[in-house]
Amino acid sequence: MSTEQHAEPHVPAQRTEGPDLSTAATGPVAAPLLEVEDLKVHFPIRRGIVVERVVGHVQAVDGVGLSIDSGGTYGLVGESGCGKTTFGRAVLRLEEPTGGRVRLGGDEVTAMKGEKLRRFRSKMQMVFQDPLGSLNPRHNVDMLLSEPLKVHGVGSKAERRKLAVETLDAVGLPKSVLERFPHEFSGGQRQRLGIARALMLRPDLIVCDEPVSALDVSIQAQVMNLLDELQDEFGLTYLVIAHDLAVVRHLSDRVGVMYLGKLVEEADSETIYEHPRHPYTKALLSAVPQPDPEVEANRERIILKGDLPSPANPPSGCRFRTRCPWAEDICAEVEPEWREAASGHKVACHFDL
Ligand SMILES: Nc1ncnc2c1ncn2[C@@H]1O[C@H](COP(=O)(O)OP(=O)(O)OP(=O)(O)O)[C@@H](O)[C@H]1O
Repeated sequence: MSTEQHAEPHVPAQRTEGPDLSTAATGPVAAPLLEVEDLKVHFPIRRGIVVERVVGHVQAVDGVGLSIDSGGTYGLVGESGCGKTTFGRAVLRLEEPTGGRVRLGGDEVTAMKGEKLRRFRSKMQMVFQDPLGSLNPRHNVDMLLSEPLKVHGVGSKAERRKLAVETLDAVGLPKSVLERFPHEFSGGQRQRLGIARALMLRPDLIVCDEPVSALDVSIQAQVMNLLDELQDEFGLTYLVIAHDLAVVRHLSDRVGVMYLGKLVEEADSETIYEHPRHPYTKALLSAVPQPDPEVEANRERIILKGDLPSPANPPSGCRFRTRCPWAEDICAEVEPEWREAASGHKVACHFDL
């Protein structure tokens, strides 16, 4: 079997029912596909043996707003526990938001219910770190790829199989893998299959949650290139969630940095890496080893004090202030405004650092 090679993708087939599977390569169009306003996800903390009471809330996502242009890629970074996955899941309504609005292509996802939401789900898919890990190991690739179409009542068995073959080709896997089972594949191949499964319904938006973090570095590059190619081929818009800044830099045109449920900085990819303004972003970047030995030798590290505070009881004022090397009194008293510090460059910090 071919290992990590990528074959020429096919143009997807025309469908007669269900979601539109005829997405052509349209290239980036500068209009927002995804618009998120003030999104909140607070998980209740329950206590009590006989009678459960809500004693607090984990503020996993607490007022995040962003938009992603059609055909664009937004990278969301931050350390483990800052709320990235919960944000991605809430955008797709896999998690019920506590507040805020999500629109996809102008349709308000957060207002949808029942059958309308169920049908709309075909437009938004998710790729996970180990996308096959949660699926039935007794299902072969044919079944795994056809399942999303079946759920949405799309196509006959033969049509679903044809689409599965075309999609496999697009992700660089041969038709022969249809009869194989998840455990027979390498990490990179499993991720290609996960991407293929997400592509089966020809979605508009794919949320990629740590898409390459379980893979060897050499395979990471191949999967990132594949994501790039598929974006052009299928006119996809991506939200890429990763703790690894290098992954986000490679894939994204805009980057948001999240800390304890909130965005602290957002800018074009190049700007955020070359001119970070928020102390948290500066600290994250200062921890990345540099390939150039001279630059590496002079790299100044910003060491953050302590651990991530509990999102159930976040610090007053600026949530980052308990770990910030530049914190002053105002930081404990006043929450910093989410302000445009330069054109297209937003930051939540009282200071111009
Ligand atoms: N279902 C849930 N119930 C209660 N708390 C939750 C739930 N899901 C997530 N959390 C909490 O919400 C916070 C954010 O978690 P989340 O998984 O979104 O962060 P993350 O940045 O994606 O981290 P990781 O990369 O480790 O997944 C964490 O404190 C987590 O423990």
